[in-house]
Amino acid sequence: MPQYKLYYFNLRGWAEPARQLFKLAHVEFEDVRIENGTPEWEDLKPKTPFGQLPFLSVDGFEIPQSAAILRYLGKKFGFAGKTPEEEAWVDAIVDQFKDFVSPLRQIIMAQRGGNSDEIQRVQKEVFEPARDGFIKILNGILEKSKSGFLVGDGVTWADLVIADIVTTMEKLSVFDVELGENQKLIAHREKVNSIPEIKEHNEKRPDAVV
Ligand SMILES: N[C@@H](CCC(=O)N[C@@H](CS)C(=O)NCC(=O)O)C(=O)O
Repeated sequence: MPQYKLYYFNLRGWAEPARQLFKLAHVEFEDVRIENGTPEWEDLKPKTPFGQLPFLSVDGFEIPQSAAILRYLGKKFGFAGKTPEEEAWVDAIVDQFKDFVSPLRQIIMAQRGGNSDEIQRVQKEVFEPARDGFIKILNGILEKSKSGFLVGDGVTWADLVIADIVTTMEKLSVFDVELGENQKLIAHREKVNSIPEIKEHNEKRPDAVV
């Protein structure tokens, strides 16, 4: 078995679904957590493949970019879809999520800035239209799903990404868990998070807003 080391900050963020994949597959890995803004990160940054975290080291072979890491681990561990068509849908869902990252980042930055007019503006003009469009797409997929998972009849890395982002939006107070149109995503997150390995991991992990 190769020696896996997953490097990321002390957040869920871009690395959490990869941590969950290791747990699902019962594969040991080193969860290396770096503090941003420290000399440790300043020293490591220029040595990382693309100057950012996360990256995965597999016996010293380094893979950057969270989706590439997830696709690699998903394929290796059997959580990437069972056919090339399922794999394509897993990719498409996560690509759609990546289109949503910019508006999500804008609301996070506005909240951090603390200016309530700016938070309101970004929320109404940028974030909510993007969020609602994304939720509509996911609802359409879940409506057709026979398994309750996004692709095929079992959990894939796309399910982990989407369940995690619902949690992030909830923690940022930009996703109403009571709202009717959000119930399919709530049920989906519940299905993912009640997988015993995921449940155990989530209960033990450090808490983080993102
Ligand atoms: N597209 C990349 C985004 C990675 C990214 O934005 N990493 C941020 C932390 S969330 C980072 O390394 N920031 C520190 C820096 O750029 O110095 C991925 O999916 O892995």
